[in-house]
Parts: sequence; structure tokens; C-alpha cells
Amino acid sequence: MAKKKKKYLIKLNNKIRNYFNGLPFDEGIANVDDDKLIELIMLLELNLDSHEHDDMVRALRRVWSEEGAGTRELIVSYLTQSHKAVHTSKRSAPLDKVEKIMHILDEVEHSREEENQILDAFINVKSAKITQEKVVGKLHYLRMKGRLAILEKSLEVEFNSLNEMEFYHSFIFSLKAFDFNKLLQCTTPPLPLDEMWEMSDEKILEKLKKIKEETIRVRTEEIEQFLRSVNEKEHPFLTDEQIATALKRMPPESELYHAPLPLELIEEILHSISEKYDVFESADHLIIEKEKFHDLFGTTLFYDTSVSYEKPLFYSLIWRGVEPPVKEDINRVNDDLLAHFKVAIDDLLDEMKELSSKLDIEEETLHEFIIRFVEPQIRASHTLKFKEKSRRRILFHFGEYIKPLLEKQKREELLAKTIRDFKNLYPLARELKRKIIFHVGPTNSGKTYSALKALTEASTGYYLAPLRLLALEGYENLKREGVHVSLITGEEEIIDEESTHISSTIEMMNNAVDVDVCVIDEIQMISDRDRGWAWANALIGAPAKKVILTGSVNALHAVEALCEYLGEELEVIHFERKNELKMMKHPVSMKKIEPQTAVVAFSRRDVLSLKQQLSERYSVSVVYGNLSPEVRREEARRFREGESQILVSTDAIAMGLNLPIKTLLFAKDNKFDGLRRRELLPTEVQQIAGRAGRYGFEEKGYVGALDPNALDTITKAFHAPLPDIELPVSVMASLEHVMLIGEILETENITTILGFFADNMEFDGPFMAANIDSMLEIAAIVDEYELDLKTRFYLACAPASISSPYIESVFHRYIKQIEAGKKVLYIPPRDLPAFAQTNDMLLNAEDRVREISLYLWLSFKFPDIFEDTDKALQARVRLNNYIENSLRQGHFTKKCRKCGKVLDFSYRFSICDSCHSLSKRGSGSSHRGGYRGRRRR
Ligand SMILES: Nc1ncnc2c1ncn2[C@@H]1O[C@H](COP(=O)(O)OP(=O)(O)OP(=O)(O)O)[C@@H](O)[C@H]1O
Repeated sequence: MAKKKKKYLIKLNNKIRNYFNGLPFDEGIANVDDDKLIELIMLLELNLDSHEHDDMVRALRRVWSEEGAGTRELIVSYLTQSHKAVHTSKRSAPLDKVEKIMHILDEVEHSREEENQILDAFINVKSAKITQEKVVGKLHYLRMKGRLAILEKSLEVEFNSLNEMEFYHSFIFSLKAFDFNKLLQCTTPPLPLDEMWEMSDEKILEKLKKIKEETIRVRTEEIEQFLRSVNEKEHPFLTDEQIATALKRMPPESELYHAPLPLELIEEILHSISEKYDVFESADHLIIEKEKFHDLFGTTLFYDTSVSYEKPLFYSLIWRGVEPPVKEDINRVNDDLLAHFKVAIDDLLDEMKELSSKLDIEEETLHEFIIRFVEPQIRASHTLKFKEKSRRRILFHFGEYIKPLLEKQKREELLAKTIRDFKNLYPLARELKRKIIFHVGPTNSGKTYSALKALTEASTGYYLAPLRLLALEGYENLKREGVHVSLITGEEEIIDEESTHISSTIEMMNNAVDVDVCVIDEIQMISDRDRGWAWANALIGAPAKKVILTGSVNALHAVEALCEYLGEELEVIHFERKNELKMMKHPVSMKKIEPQTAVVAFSRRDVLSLKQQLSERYSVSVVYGNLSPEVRREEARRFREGESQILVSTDAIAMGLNLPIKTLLFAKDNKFDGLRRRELLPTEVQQIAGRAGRYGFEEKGYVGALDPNALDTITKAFHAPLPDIELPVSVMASLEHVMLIGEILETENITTILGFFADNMEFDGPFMAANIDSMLEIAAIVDEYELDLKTRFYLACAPASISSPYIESVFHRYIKQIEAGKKVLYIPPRDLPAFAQTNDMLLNAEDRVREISLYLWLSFKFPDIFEDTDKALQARVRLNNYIENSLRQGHFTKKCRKCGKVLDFSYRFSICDSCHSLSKRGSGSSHRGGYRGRRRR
């Protein structure tokens, strides 16, 4: 920096040396003449007492040596080029600009004042831009301005920029009640000034005076006309007083018909015209507003519609007595607003529908969505406007709302697709490239025997039985053959650590470990309304290289269809009945039943009634569904080993059981199937009849009935061809499926999940979702508790027959404990008598056995909670003995409450017919003794 400054000072020194012909400043300055020295002293604003040459030279030498580069530059600049040495802009115009202007003015005649005005006008204009034309033009303008000023003064007017004359004049307003003077502004039409400047001042003045007078005349006429129009007859909107006040307050420059009216007055006038309006004003507009409403999807939106008028226009309508078209204008604006609004809402709705077209969203939900956003916005702004911003906001939120729904739907679709192709849910079975062999034949044809033989010979295998008893039979058969086998049913497990085989009930199939052979017994059960799904699931998912099915011929078509869907090889082996089975020609009377006869009825009541009647002559075994497996087995054993002569049973014996039955008699030809009472189907008759004349026990079998009508129906059904099982067959979700559905539906509600499976699944194969009504009933109970999904599913599968109120309450107690993670103690029944005295006692005992079945079943799923299995098993033995004894003793018979006569179990009343008729005859003293007496007689 310093270097740069020094260099600059040297440059200035050199310049001054040049100027002083090689002399330095101190010497050269002494040669400068006094005038220049004085100017230099003034330029530098030096205050000197004397302006003697030597004093000035001394002062300048001091300044040169003491002051900085700036002062030196000024001095150099002044001496070398004097015009650049101007110290500040405040100084007078540089000589050459003034000279230029003066030079131009020399050519034109002008006064001294005009010269000053011109110099002033160009003071800030650069010299280069100053031309003769501009200077002359300016001079001309100044002269015109001068003349205008004179004219304005003498005429008492002003010229506006349009070259019109503006002036104020006082006019008289003659109103009805009084007169008053008011100064008003008058304006002449535009004046041809260019033309006028050609004239003399006097002439111009004369002309302008005329124009002024004419303007006043016209204005006067205008006022008169105006006053006539508002004065002549009653003004429709304004009172005389209001007119007078408005005119008095009118600003002088206002047009008459534009005379302002106060806001309150406008409001009053509008109300008198029609409805309620709100009126506002801006500087130059009147805004009139009215509340309107619009029904949007059942919600009323309140908003304001407004119109705005320029004040002069509106005032002029009022002054002229013309009704302002506010109502029409507001309605028109409102129609416009509504039309726009509706189109915007319709567009939005369309867009929302398109976005959610894949979802099943009700139109009402879309409406609610729009209302939720639009209503508050309109309430807040009170304007029926649907802004683009709002549209975007609604669509954004709607998008957020449907996003999870769309995702869920996508997942549901994916799930449906997976489940639809049901076979894919069993990947292990699919990998094994299974071979299916169907042992098809009538009952007692050895089809199971032969399948079990193949199973025995296989190194690993499963036997899937329709009943627990048959699983046990299969287990015992395999064990007898020296096979290491485990038994797994819903209630019990007998595990052989070295087992290569498992005999289980079909619902317990393990689809995760593959084996060589799997026998699925009684495949025709696939058409069973409630349990059929277990056979379908097993046929699709059994993980065995060889799957042997046994069943009747009516299942052949369904099995073929399923194998075709699975793409798996099917071999069909036909079996013939081993023993002859003859249909009897005559009904057999109860009194003539031969030993080794099974009598089949279809309800527990009928079985007990038959037992009661037959017990008088024969020893009888009883088998029916409610009995525990142990009791059933014991009763079957007694019959098999000849301890009892007759077996009375429900159709629980229909499947598979091998017993030495020579004759099988149907007690009835109809049954209640859970929904309605109906005739037995040929398949049921043939299956049950097949229990007679089992190969290895008897040579021949006989089938008959107790009464002639039943015999007729049974005979027909016995000979009828079996109709093919109808497709589709039912399939059912496994735990894995349930978990998957739960995850996708984002729910742990087992009722919802099972319902979803049952309702929404469509399958590609010949399938439908199983009938799970009873499971859903249990699921509804389970969902009342806080449990995880796995637990819920297990519980929903539990054998809890909630048609028994006792079992239902037990089930609730169990679930409550599971929910709390607390142990469930098994409380055994207290002292049981030797046998049941009444039917209710027997029913209670059966409920207690079912309670144990439930307890044991749950102990497999929740071993830490249901630990009292030994106690439960012991109690079951006790209860079974008690039930067996009761059945044997027959002491629980139904007797007439009055005379003690033994009644049929199916008898509806508690007193017998004779007691009933006696009581009706009204023997007055209807006390017990009387009846006893008669009975004794
Ligand atoms: N080859 C055989 N050798 C010895 N006994 C046999 C033979 N085949 C079948 N049996 C016996 O014949 C009876 C009926 O056989 P199996 O149970 O296999 O018949 P099924 O066709 O399965 O009849 P259902 O359908 O009624 O069960 C059984 O007691 C069985 O032990």
C-alpha cells in the first residue's frame, strides 16, 4: 500500500516539474501570477490574513509539503487542467457547459431571467447531452408556462395536464325545504392550446372566459336537471333530509349522480328492497354479502356469496331511483360459485374413486372424507371455494388412508392366490412325488387288512384312522407284528422312542416328517360335513412316498379328481367282500333276537331304551358316542368274548370295528343328522351292515330290522348303488395357514381368521373351505380372552362340546387359567355311588368324562398348565366303572312318579298314562297311598 502511495507522489512530482519546466514545486510556484495563486488559495479553502504574493507562495509550499496526495493532486490538477480541479459538485457549473448554453442562447432572443432559468434547468445535465434543440425547446416551454400562469391567475382557474381548465364555482341547490350554496368543481373540455398560443394574450383571455362561462352554464343546467329528478316526486329510496345531507357532504369534485351516500343508508335501502345483506366498503367499492347454504352429502355448508360494485355506479343507481340488481347479481354469482364447487367436488370424488377402485370402499366413506376436510375450511373462510391446495391436501390424506388398505389388499390377494392352489401349502408332500394306491371295495373285503400289511412291511409309516378306537386297533396290530410304533390321538400319546411308525387319528397327521407309507383309512369320510376336511388335507398333504387309501367305491371318482389335480399317479386295487352278507326277509321281534346280534339305533335315548327292554332276557353290551373310549372298548370286549349276547349301539360302530356280529338289526331307518331328521343313506346302511359276518369271525352275515317299515327302507338302501361323492370336498386351515392369514389380516381374532378362510377362499382345485360352524362357536368363546393367536387356534380346535352347559363353563374356567398363565387343577368327582340312580346322574357322569377328555387334550397342548393328567386318568377309570355298572344294573330306569311303573326312556311325561287318566277322573284324594293301593290290587 505504502509503496503504491509513494509511487503516486513521485508521479505527481514529475507532473509539476513538467509544468514548471523542470523546476520543483517550491521554486516553480514562485513564478505563478497572483490571480492564479488567489484562485488556488480559494480552491484549497485556505484562510490567509494577507494575499501578498510571498505570503501566498509560502502558504502553498507548506500545504504541498504537509498535506497528503489528495491536496497535491488538486494543486497539480488545477495548474495543469484547470476544469478538473473543481473541488465539489456544489461549485458553479463548469465553465465550458455554461459557455455552451450561453453560446446557444446567443442565437435566440431571451431575457436575463430566462437565461437563469435555462442554466438552472440544465444544471444536472452533462455538457455532451446539451443540444441547441433542447435549449430552445426548454425556452419555449418556460414561456408557455409563464403565459399559463398568468391566465390561471386572471381567470381563477387551473390547467390540468390534459389541458383542461379546472375551477370552482358556487351553485345554488334549491331543495324542497331549503336552498344552499355549494362550491363545485367545473372542468372544461380539452383546449386546443397549440392553436391558442398563436393568439395574443387578450384574445386568449377572451376565448377562455367564454369557455368558462359556457362550462358554468352547462353545469348549472345539469344541477337543475338533477334537482328536478330528485325533487319532483317522492324519491323511492331517499328522504328529503337524506338527499340534502348527502348533497351538502358531497365533495366539490364529485359528479352529481355520484354523490356519496353513507353506508348505513345503503344498508337500509338494501333491506327495504329485499333480504338481509351485509354491506362493507373499500376505498372505491361497495361489497354486498349474503349468507347461503349448500347441502354436501347431507352436511349443510354455510358460506357467504358477495358482489362488489364501484361506488359511483351504485350511488348513481340509487340517485336515479333504480333498484340495484343485488339479488339477481348475488344469485348469479352464487350459481357460478356452486357450479364450480360441484365440478371440483365431482372431480375430486372421481379421482378418489379411481385411486380406490381396487378397494371395496363405500361411497359414503368417500363423502365423509371430503366433508371432514371441506366443512371446516368453508366454516372458517365462509367462502364456497374449493381451492387446488385443498384438493391436493385431501388427495394426500386419502392416499395415506388407503395406502395400508391397498397394501393389505395386495397381501390378501397374494394369500388368496397361495391358498387357492391349496396343494402348495404342503411343500414336503409335493417334493416326494408320491404314488397313491386306492384299496377300493365294500365293507369286510380286507382292504384295510391289506393296507396295514404294506404298512407293516415299510421301514417308516403312518396309519391315519377315523376314530381313536381304530387308531388304537391299528397301533395294537402293528405292535403285534413287532413294529416300533407310537400312538398319537387328541387325548393320549403312547410314545415309543424308537418308533418307525405312528398310528394316529387323522386330525393329528404330522405333515412335517416324511415316511415311506401312509395309510389313510375310510377315505369316503372325505364327504363328511364336519370332519371331511381332515381326509382332504391328509390326501393332499400326507408326506409319504406311497399313500394307501382304503374306502368304498363311491369315493373313487373324488379320489381320481384329486389325484389329477395333484398331478400324482393313482393305482386302484379292487377288493371283493370276503363273506356273504344276506338281507333278511322278515323283521325280527325283540323277543326272538339271537345271541351275537348287534342292534343299531341312532340316539343315546333309543340305545338306553333298547338296552332296558332287552336286558330283561339277555345280557347286553352298550356302545354310543358319549361313552368314553375305555367304556366303549370294555363293552365291545364283553361282546367279543361272549360275556354279553347282544350289542346295542349307535352308528359309532359303523367304522372299521371288527366284532363277532352274526346278525345286525336296524332299530330305526332314520336319524337326526345334526340339522334334521332324515332317512338313512345307502352308504350309511351298507357301512353299518358291513359290521355283520366279519371275515375270521363268522361264515356269513345277516342284516335285518326290528319293524317291517324299517326293514323295507333298509332293504332298498342295502341294495342301492352308492352315489358318487360330490365334489368339491372341504379343506381346512392348519396352524401355519392360520398364522399366515392372521399376519396378513393384521388380526389375532381367531373367529375373523377362520371366517376369512371359510368365506373368502376360492380354490383352484376341487375344494371348498370346510364347514367349521362348531369350531367358530368355540372360537367366539376363545376370542373373549387375551391370548396369542397360536393358543387361540389350539383352543378353537379343542373337543369342547359346548352344547353341554357344564362343559361350556369348564371350558371358560380353563381358558381363564390359560390367560392368567396359572395351573389348572383337576378336581375329581367325590364319592360316586355304586351306580347311577337316575338318568341325570348318568348324564352328569358322561359330562365329567368329557371334561376329562378336554383336560387331557389340553394337557398335550399346554403341559405346564394341565399337569394333573394322572389324577384325571384315575378319575376317568372310576367314572367309567361307574357308568358301566350303571348300564349293567339298569337302575337308572325311568319310572312313573306316581305308581313307580317302569317307563320307556323315550316317554315324554313323568307319570304313566293310567295315573294320568286317574288323576283326570278327579278322585279328589290324590295322595300316593291311593295309587299304591290300586297297584297292589
Ligand atoms: N387276508 C386276510 N387274512 C386274514 N384275515 C383277513 C384277511 N383280510 C381280511 N381279514 C380280516 O377280515 C376282516 C375285515 O377286513 P378289513 O377290516 O380289512 O376289511 P375292510 O374292507 O377294511 O372293511 P371295513 O371297511 O368294514 O373296515 C378283519 O377282521 C380282517 O382282520
